[in-house]
Amino acid sequence: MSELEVLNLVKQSQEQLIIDHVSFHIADGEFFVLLGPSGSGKSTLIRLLCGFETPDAGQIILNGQEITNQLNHHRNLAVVFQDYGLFESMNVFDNIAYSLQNQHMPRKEIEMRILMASEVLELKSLLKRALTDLSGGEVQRVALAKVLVKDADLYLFDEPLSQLDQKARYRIRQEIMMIHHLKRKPTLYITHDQNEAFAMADRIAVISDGKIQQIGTPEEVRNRPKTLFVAKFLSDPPINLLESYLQYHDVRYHMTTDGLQLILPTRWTNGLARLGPQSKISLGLRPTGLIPQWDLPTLEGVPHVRAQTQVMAVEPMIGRVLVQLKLGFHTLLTAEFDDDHPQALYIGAMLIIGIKMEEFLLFHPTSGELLN
Ligand SMILES: Nc1ncnc2c1ncn2[C@@H]1O[C@H](COP(=O)(O)OP(=O)(O)OP(=O)(O)O)[C@@H](O)[C@H]1O
Repeated sequence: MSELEVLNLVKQSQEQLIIDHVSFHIADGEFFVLLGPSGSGKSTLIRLLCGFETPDAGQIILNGQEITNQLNHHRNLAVVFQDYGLFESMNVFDNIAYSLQNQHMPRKEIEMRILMASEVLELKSLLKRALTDLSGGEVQRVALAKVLVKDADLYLFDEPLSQLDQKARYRIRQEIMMIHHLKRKPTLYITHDQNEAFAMADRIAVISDGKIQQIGTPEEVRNRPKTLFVAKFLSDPPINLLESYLQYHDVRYHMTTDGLQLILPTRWTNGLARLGPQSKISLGLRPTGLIPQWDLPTLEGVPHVRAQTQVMAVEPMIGRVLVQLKLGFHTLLTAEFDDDHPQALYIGAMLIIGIKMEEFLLFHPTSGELLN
């Protein structure tokens, strides 16, 4: 059994808090993804976990033992770095063998492990090659082989796909998941790519400015983003944000936005009460949450609202179509539909859309917290 506990970790530079009271837990066998934009503190967190830097406060506990200030070589970790962390002067075999030799593992055992890893990762014919004679995808597989031959307590991957093309990314992603299923140890995978995060994670932590914004399953963070930052970061195409006005009367909240007026469900009243009886509010609507009129029968029996819109622009994609819709007098909405009704989508066409109530995301106008 292995598990990682990170408690209130803080790392400060002269100018800023790089890691701002970060806490999370990774269970045995869990694939945990830290997802955040460039500069959000992801690599710093990996360096703290590796022992290349020491935190200003907080604790790192691995298998019940505090390792916060332990030296890197005393931590039993397997790491794939963004730049692979391999030695160009060594051939493939020696690169894979390096950390095992440092552990004084017998030669026979090293050879056996490398044989097994090179079979799994299809590196057998490359073992004698110089690292400089490999493709980007092959170099990455060498970095994975280094991880596969180790028996570590914690597996760390720092943006391991960022230097690969789309095809190689897919293959390496499958291989990382295979290694994870073979090892079944706590794994922290860092990325700025939400598609990668959703494809791989058991749970995702979204980080921005050194602060964890939300931790949850892919479904939880996608469907119930806790903050406007998370909603914006996870929505591709970008989430529609509408300035709206909230009023409390006749024991219900009423919301008005350009082109939409609705009475909100009473189950949202407690969350909205913080705003008082009259307030601005930010309404988030994901492009995939807008249902075109030919699919309205699917909303039968589901609480939803309908609105009249006009098509302003149409952008075909593979199997999908992005449509810009005008709502009310001046609001522009982006919608993403299946591309199965091209004849209905021309500039100027009038289109009724449906929006499920559960798709309405109401954010605090200043703090950006989700209120419903
Ligand atoms: N040693 C340091 N001294 C001062 N500031 C630093 C130091 N290391 C990192 N930073 C700053 O801390 C912030 C987080 O950096 P970090 O490299 O951890 O982010 P990241 O999420 O890994 O970004 P990327 O995805 O671009 O690699 C950035 O603003 C960076 O400039």
